Amino acid sequence: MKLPGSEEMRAIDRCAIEEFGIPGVVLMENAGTGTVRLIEEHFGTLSGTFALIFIGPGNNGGDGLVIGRHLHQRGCEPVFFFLVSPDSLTGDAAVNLAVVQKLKLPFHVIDSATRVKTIPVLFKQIESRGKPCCAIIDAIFGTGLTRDISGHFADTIDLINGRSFAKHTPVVAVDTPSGLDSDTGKIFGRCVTATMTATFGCAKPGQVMQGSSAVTGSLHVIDIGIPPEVIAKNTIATSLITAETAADWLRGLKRQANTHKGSYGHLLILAGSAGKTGAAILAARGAQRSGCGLVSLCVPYDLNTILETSLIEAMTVPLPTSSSVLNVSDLATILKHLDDKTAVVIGPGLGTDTRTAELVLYLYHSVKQPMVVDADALNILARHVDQLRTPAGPRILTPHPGEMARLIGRNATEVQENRLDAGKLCYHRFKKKGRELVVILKGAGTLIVTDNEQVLINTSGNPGMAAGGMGDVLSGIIGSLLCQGLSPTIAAAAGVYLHGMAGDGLYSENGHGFTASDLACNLPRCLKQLLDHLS
Ligand SMILES: NC(=O)C1=CN([C@@H]2O[C@H](COP(=O)(O)OP(=O)(O)OC[C@H]3O[C@@H](n4cnc5c(N)ncnc54)[C@H](O)[C@@H]3O)[C@@H](O)[C@H]2O)[C@@H](O)CC1
Ligand SMILES: [K+]
Repeated sequence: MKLPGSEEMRAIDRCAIEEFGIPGVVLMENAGTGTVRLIEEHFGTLSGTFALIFIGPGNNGGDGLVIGRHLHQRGCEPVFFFLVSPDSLTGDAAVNLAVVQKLKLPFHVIDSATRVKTIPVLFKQIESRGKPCCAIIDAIFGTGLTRDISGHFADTIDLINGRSFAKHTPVVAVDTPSGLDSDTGKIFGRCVTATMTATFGCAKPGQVMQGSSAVTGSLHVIDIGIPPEVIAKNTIATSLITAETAADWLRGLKRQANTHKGSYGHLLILAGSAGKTGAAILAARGAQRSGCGLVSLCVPYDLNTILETSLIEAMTVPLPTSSSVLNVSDLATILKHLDDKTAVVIGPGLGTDTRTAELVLYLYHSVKQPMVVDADALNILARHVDQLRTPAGPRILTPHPGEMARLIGRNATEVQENRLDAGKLCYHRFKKKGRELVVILKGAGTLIVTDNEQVLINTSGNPGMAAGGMGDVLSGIIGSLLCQGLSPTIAAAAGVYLHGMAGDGLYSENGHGFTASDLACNLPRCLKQLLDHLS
C-alpha cells in the first residue's frame, strides 16, 4: 500500500484535476460524502442529532463544509465553528461556503481565545433543545499544516481534547488529526486526539508512524475517486509492508520436490562474546528457522563448546587466537571461511573491544557478500564513521533507536520524535556511491530506508517483542533470506514482516512474556501461512 507524503499528495490531486479533468470540487464532494457515510456506519442514525464542525483556513475546512451539508441532508443539524473569517476562504472551500450560506446553516466565528470559551455554552444551548451530539468534526488542518499551532487554534484543540461539556462525543478527524505532521508523525505543538480519522485517497506516512494511532484513532481510507492510473503515474516514496506484499516477496521461497540444501545458501555469522553467546545462538536460530540452507559461526575458541552444544545443526569455526571476544588476529581464518558463503551477519553480542572493532571495520569495508550489520557492529561503526570507505558489497544496517542515536549523533528521544528523518539521515551518512545500502530502524512501526530514499513501514509486531534477543533473531532471518536469493531491500522488508508476524502469533495467543527463542520457533509456521496464501 502506497503512503503519499503531503507534497506527493498535492501532486496526485493536481494530476487528477489537471491531467484527468476531475474537478477539485468533485474530489472534495467525495471526501465529504465518504466521511459522512463512515460516521453513519460507525455511530448510527444521524437524523435528529447535531454535530459540531470546526473549519480551518484551507481545503480541509472545505471538506468540513461538505460534511456539514451532507449531515444536514440526513436530518442532522450541523453547527459550524469557523476558526478564520469565512470571507478568507478561497477556491473549492469558498465554493462550498457559498452553498452553506445559501442554505442558511448556523455558524459561529471563533477567532480569539475569548470566543473559544463560548463553545461549551453554545453546545449546552443546542443540547438543551433535546438533541444528542453525534460527532465533533475536526476540519481545521489537513496536509497543509506547516508550522506549530498557536493562539486560538491551539486553544480550540485543547478544548476539543478536554471536552468536559461533551465527554462521550466521538471526534472525527477529516483527512488527518489537526496537528499531526502527515509526513513524519511529528506533532506540531498540539494535536486533536481523534476517535476516528477519515483519510482521503491513501493513508499518509505520518499516520502509521510509531504512536500516531494515539491521535488518529481508527484510521479509514476513503476512496475520493482518484483513479488508480493517477496513483501509478506519480512517484510515491513510502509504502506499507503488509501480509500481501510480504507473501509476494517471499514467493520464490516455495520449494520444489527435487531440491537440496545447497540451493538455500550458506550464512556466516560473526557474533557472540563471553557472556553474550546467546546473541549468536539466536541469530543462528533465526536463520535456520527461516529456511537457510547452511549456517556457520566464527566463534572465539573458548566459547566454541557452548555454541556447538546449543546449535547442533550449525557448523562452527573455533578461532584459535580469539579467546573471549572475536579478534582481528584471526582475520586470515575468517577470510578463508568467508570465501564460499552467500551472506554474512555481523554484530550480535560481539562487544566493542578494540581488536574486535578493527576486525569489524575491515570486514565492513572488504567483504563482497551482502552483510547484515547489527548491534555492537553498529556501535563500532558509529565510533568510526569518518574512516568508513566504500564497502565491497551491499550492507543492511539494523539499529534500534539507541544504536541509531549513536550512528547519527543524536539522542534516542530525538530519534523517536522523528523516526523518518533519523532513518534518512543515517542512510545518507552511510550511503556510498555504487553500493546498495538498507537502513532498518527497529521499534513499533519498524521503518526501512533504502536506495532512492524509498521508505517501507512495517505493520506487523507488538509490544511483547520488547524483550532481549528479538533483534538477534531478526538479523539471522534477514541473513537467511539473503542466502535464499532475495535482494537486500526485499530480504530486509520481508524479514522484518515475518519477524513481527511470528511475534504477533504468540502475542495474540498468550500476551507478552514469550522469548526470542519462542519467536524463532514460530517462524516456519508463519512462513508457511504466507506462502500458502499465494495463488
Ligand atoms: N483537491 C484537493 O487538493 C483536495 C484536498 N482535500 C483536502 O485539502 C486538504 C489540504 O488542503 P490545504 O492545502 O488547503 O491545507 P489545509 O487545509 O491543511 O490548510 C492549509 C492552511 O492552513 C494554514 N496554516 C498552516 N499551518 C498553520 C498553523 N500552524 N496555524 C495557522 N494556520 C496554518 C496555511 O497557511 C493554509 O492557509 C487535505 O488535507 C484534504 O483535507 C480534499 O478535499 C480532497 C481534494
Ligand atoms: K483535520
